[in-house]
Amino acid sequence: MLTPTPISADPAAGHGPFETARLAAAQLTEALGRNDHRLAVWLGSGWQRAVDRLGVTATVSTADLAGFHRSGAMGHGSDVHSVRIETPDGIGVQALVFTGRTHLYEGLGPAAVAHGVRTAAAAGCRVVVLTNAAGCMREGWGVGRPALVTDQLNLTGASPLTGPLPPPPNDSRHVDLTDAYHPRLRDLARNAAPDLPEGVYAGFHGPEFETPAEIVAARRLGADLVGQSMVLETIAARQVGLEVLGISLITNAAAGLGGKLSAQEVVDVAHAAAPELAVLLADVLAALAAHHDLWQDPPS
Ligand SMILES: O=P(O)(O)O[C@@H]1C[C@H](O)[C@@H](CO)O1
Ligand SMILES: Nc1nc2[nH]cnc2c(=O)[nH]1
Repeated sequence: MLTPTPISADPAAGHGPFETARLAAAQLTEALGRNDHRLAVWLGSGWQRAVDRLGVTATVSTADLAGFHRSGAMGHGSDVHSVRIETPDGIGVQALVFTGRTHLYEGLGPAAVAHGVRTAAAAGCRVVVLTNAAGCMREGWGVGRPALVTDQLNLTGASPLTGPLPPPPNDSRHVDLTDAYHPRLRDLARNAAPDLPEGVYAGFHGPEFETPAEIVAARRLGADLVGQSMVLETIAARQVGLEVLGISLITNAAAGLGGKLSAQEVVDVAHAAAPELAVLLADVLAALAAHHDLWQDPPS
């Protein structure tokens, strides 16, 4: 099997990751027929039915967009929906909902993992909501329950900031990750769903699940949740100034704390939680959309 060419070294495209993102953004806005998307959402493994309560106005396949790759992950799709989030004042916010993502374990490189977020930023988005399926190390948080992410541990050994600098004004590699998961977005999400637990997400490279010893170590490092996505997307989002809200669906007790792990079980638990996830996502997006400060142009 041919090893996929990492996106940042794709001579055929002749572009760096940020140029490829700008090209994909132009293709995306043309295909969806509008350029007013200000919020982007990624659906994690098995989350696809979470769009059921959203007003989808158009859909395009990422296969038609520069730099995207058909998701190689179970429980992931390859579509991008354009969704209208209504607000009480009637102004509303237009959102992009990506039904799948590229994972680091697919071997396409960290820039490929960050490509979707960079494309959303190039399309004009200001806020990104990253959802995923995760294991849990906390007693009593309950399988099948969502949790808000307060911070992350990047245990992948990789960074999306490796490689070429982005164009100004975000041309810094040394990105501050304090409040990477912005407290005001969590406050808004909590208003919409007050009883969600909150915790630290540890991102592993994957695709294998962790050993029990790795889970003990991650717990000692302060992790409450464990998965194999999100952390590189969040770093890339912060580099280009996007605010990030992270939501994990707890699909299993982390390795060693429950039974054997399986990707099918992860997807099955997410599918069973679809009605609750659809309500949660609709309520959280409505709460974000109604918060005008998020969508105003920064003072010149
Ligand atoms: O995109 P997420 O983090 O939800 O997907 C995780 C990683 C694997 O694709 C799968 C493991 O079961 O879930
Ligand atoms: N790495 C990892 N990914 C997951 N996705 C869903 N659950 C898990 C888990 O326990 N570990």
